[in-house]
Amino acid sequence: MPDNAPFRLGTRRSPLAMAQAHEARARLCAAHGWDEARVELVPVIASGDKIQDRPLADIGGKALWTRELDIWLAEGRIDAAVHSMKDVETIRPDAIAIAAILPREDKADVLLGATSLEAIPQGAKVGTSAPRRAAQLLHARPDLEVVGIRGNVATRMAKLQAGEADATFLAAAGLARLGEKGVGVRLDPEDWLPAPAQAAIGIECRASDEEAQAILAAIDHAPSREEVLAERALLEGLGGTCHSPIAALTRREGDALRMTAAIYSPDGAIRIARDAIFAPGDLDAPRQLAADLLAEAPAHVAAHFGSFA
Ligand SMILES: NCc1[nH]cc(CCC(=O)O)c1CC(=O)O
Repeated sequence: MPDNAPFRLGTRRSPLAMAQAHEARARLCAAHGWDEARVELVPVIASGDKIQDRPLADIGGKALWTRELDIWLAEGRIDAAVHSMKDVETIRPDAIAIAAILPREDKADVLLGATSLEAIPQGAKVGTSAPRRAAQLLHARPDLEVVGIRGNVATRMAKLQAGEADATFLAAAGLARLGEKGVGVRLDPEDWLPAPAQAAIGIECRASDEEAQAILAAIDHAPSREEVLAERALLEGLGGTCHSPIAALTRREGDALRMTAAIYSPDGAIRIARDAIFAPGDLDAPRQLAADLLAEAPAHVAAHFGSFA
């Protein structure tokens, strides 16, 4: 990269993706003393954004969020790509490196349309296309009906207004980044575990691009990286995909990490949860936690999880 060429940061085009890209640019400029023009935001249309009417799990999964940006990276049309780590596949191509994880936002989910889970009327329709949220909800409230709902934050709120569902969930982090803090009711993540890697922004670059890796290392937030890598190791151990109802919360306790992880049957009838305490950087411990969860699960629940081995 010539000295004065802009650093090209690829991003999806949704309002949330753009807000995250702006945050990444601001952090890069602050870390390197650059003015804004040194970082060029390059919006790319992702397949996942073109198909809005079917659940993500049915149309190709998380790869639909990264495919185009992966290609643009490989072709050298961008230097780095910004992602919600929650949406990034567990197994990434060797040619791509997760070069930075930004400081994590609030990991909680927010409930919209009711003041609490208990307050949702008997038999009401709750909109979610996330297998985790559906299973958690049915575990707590088997009387409710889960209906599919997709689209960006604004679309989902509009669908709720239009009566397509009585209640729905959104990630607090997405709302905060869109300047919508305080919308809905925050569900305590200790009671309602978030998705692995929820609320984390990651920036990827070519594994061969040492210059980009050095530039991005300046905005990497080690505590957030440690949590996210541990949660991704859990997913790896579970063979987890976006079909799999998996929840996890990692907190820092002194020098250690404590992870609570849960897997569910899709109908929420079965929930298996365990805790593990381990040193940051130890990825074997969350993999073992995954193995322990699967060992404890009845065969018909374990069958919903794959294997990357
Ligand atoms: N599944 C889509 C998605 N991917 C990341 C976020 C929110 C931001 C984050 O968790 O980092 C959302 C929206 C949501 O779940 O409400």
